[in-house]
Formats: sequence, C-alpha cells, structure tokens
Amino acid sequence: MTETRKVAVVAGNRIPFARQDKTYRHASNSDMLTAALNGLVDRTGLGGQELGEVVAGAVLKHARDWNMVREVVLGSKLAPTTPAYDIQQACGTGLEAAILVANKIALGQIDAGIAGGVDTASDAPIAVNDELRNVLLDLNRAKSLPDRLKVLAKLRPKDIVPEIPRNAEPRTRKSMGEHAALTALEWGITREAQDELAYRSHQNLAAAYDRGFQNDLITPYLGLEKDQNLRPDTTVEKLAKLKPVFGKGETATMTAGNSTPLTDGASTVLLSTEEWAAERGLRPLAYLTHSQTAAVDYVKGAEGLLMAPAYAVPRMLARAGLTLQDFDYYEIHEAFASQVLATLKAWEDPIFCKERLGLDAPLGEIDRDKLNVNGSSLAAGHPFAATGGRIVAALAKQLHESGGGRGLISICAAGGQGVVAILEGSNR
Ligand SMILES: CC(=O)CC(=O)SCCNC(=O)CCNC(=O)[C@H](O)C(C)(C)COP(=O)(O)OP(=O)(O)OC[C@H]1O[C@@H](n2cnc3c(N)ncnc32)[C@H](O)[C@@H]1OP(=O)(O)O
Repeated sequence: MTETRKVAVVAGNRIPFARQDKTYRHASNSDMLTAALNGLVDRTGLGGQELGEVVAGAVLKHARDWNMVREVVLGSKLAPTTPAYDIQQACGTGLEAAILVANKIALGQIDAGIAGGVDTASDAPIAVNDELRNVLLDLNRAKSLPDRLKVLAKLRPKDIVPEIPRNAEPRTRKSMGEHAALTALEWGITREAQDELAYRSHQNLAAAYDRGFQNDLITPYLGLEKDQNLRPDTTVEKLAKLKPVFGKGETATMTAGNSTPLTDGASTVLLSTEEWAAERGLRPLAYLTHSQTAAVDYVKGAEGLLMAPAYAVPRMLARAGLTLQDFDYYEIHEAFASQVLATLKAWEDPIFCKERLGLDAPLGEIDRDKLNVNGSSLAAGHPFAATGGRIVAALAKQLHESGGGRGLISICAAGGQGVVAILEGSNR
C-alpha cells in the first residue's frame, strides 16, 4: 500500500462575487472560472505548466457545458496537456473538488492540482420541456420536408413553455429557504440571533478587506474589486426592519438580510506536495488533513435538509482524535444564518448528540469569536459551487497569517448532504 503524503494548500484565487443580474450578468460559468483560474496561474507563476489535474464544477450549468472544466483549461494559461473534469455535489462542490485533488496527491497519483467551482444565478440554464424536446429530436431524425412538417404539426402552444430552474428540492418541491425555516422553527432560532450573525459576517468581511487580507485571494473582474453583496454599513437595526421571506406568519424569522443572496462567481485553490511547491518557490499556507461527508433523510422529515454537517463533523472528529473545541478557527458556510445557528445548537444539545449522533456527551459550545472571522456567505454571497474554494483559500491564508493553528470547514449542501474538512497550519 502507498504511504500517504502531506497535502499543502498553496494558494487560492477567486473573482469578487457579484449579485445576480448585476456586474456578471453576461458572463458565463466558463468565463468566470477561466478568470479565477488565470488569476491563480499568474499569481503562482504556473503559466504554461502542466498540472496533475484541475477538478471543478458548477451546480447550475448549460447542457453545452458537459465538459466545462476541460474546456476552461484549454482556454486558460495552463498547459493544454493538463487533464481536467467536472464534478457536482451541490454547494459542497468546491470543497469536494479540493478533497478529491488532495486525496490524489496524498496517494501519490498526482503531485499538484487545482480545485475550483463556479456558479451563475444570472445565466441559469433554461430547458425546453419533454414535449418540445421530443419534437426537436424527431425533427432532427426526419428525412424529408413532408416528414418535418408532419413532426412540426404535433407542436402545441403549451409545448413551448420552458423549464426554469427553481432553487428547490425535487423530492419535496420546497425551496432551500423553506426547508431552513422548518429547521429554524424546530431549533427555536430567534430572529435577533440570525440578524446578529449576519451583521457580524458583514463586519468581519469588511474588516478583512480593510486590512488587505483579500489582496492575494482575489483578482478583480469586469471592473468589480469587492464582493457586491458586502454592506459595511448594515446594522442589526436595519436588519431587524426587513420583512421575512421564508417561513409562515409569526414564526417567520428569515429575511433577505440573514439569508444568502443569489450570486455569481468563481473560485480556485492550488494544492500540492511540499516538494512540488518548494521546487517552484511556493510555500504551503496550510495542510488539508481530514475530510468527511454525511447525508440526512430530509425527505421523510427525519432531519433538516441542511443539517448533514452536524453529522459529518463528529464522525470526522472521531477519526482525527479531536474535540470540537480543538480548533482556532471555524468556517461554517452561511447558507442561512438560521442553519449555522441550528447546527451549533445541535452540537450543544445532549439529546440530539445522544439520540441522533450516538454520543455519550454533547460536542459542546464553540468560541463564537473564532467563527467566520473574515466573514462568510451572508456577506460575500454564495455562488453555490464557488463557496468551497473561497473558504479553503481564506482559511489557509488565515492559518498562515496566524503562524499556524487548526481550522474546521463545514458546508451544507442541497440533497441533504454535508461536506466537512480540517486544515492544519504549517506549525503542526
Ligand atoms: C444549494 C446548496 O447546496 C446549499 C445551500 O447553500 S442552500 C442556500 C441556497 N441559496 C438560496 O437559497 C438563496 C436564497 N436567497 C434568495 O432566494 C433571495 O436572495 C431572497 C429571497 C432571500 C431575497 O431576494 P430579494 O428580495 O431579491 O433580495 P433583495 O432585493 O436583495 O433584498 C430585499 C431588501 O432587503 C435589503 N437588504 C438585504 N440585505 C440587507 C442587509 N444586510 N442590510 C440591510 N438591508 C438589506 C435590500 O436592500 C432590499 O431592500 P429594498 O427592498 O428596500 O430594496
């Protein structure tokens, strides 16, 4: 059996995230991913070089983008002999891509690779319905003009109605927000606590820009230099005035301010062995040491849609021999403030930890001052597949800047799944 090798996170690059239908309205997934990738290649001096693999994906993509990541590499500054392919695990895509690249490096199958993700809420794929698709396929097969006219005669006005993607679970027909609202109710997550978390996300991201933390994590794109959703001037009072958008009646607590906005953007991360990095004059920022996925049965209502990380994290901690408190930083993706708070509450709850996680004692509280210290998705926005890369790169840089330490990454994903990982600073 091959001995595993240490996997370094060497650098990351993303484009600023834009709000839906704003600056990147006319940019495709491929355009944005190419911009993020080329920014990383420029920063690390990898132009013209062949890498082990580039692995990335998008949650929402057009049928024509069936081989998107390979096409992006062919149009990028990397050598065209770099293999590349698409993966998709909803909002876990970016982190899962990093785990896949890391595992290949650890096993000695590649020495270096780039993981990434991209999504556009502006250029969402609109599909034709089954009736029109069948007519178009028959039309393509028809050999003569009369045959084609016969096929076209089958077309009815209702067949032209397009299928617009909905931000909803196919099995429940409920949106992510509606699911999260049920979990917020189950766990008694207050409006005040959600607004406070959202406020802190904006404050922390604004502070990260102010101290230059983002300078070598972001390449401006189409004139945008900062995340377009960031509101440094938001306050808990302003947030408290927003109308609820998910949930029903008096119990509705989720607003546009404490939910992620629909977003466009792309991110990339370079991972490699220490030797590969050293040969190119690059230094590890941190190491990706553990990862885990979990899934919950949200369809029958056994668990909340976005609660899978609550299961994945303790499984990973058990394998790593760590407790929830053994971390200097916690990066919990903020799909919704309520989902972050429900996850934290679940880990503190003796009954949840005993009955659902099978633990003798609760995982306990975390130090909230260590949570999302440079802001997270409520402030930056959440282009689904790009969020993992944003988090891996920012946490690795934070660990490097702090001279070491350990960070936990937790990402909830559609389909009731969760992807989590641990980064260790270079002093461990
Ligand atoms: C997919 C996975 O695998 C897992 C996941 O991550 S699940 C998460 C997936 N993501 C989602 O589901 C996205 C959810 N978000 C949405 O659907 C929409 O953003 C939303 C329905 C929540 C809001 O949409 P919207 O109404 O168009 O928002 P928007 O117009 O920007 O904001 C509404 C108001 O709030 C205000 N506002 C928003 N954020 C604010 C803030 N932080 N401070 C102050 N005001 C704010 C806006 O200024 C706006 O005010 P006006 O009406 O006066 O202009």
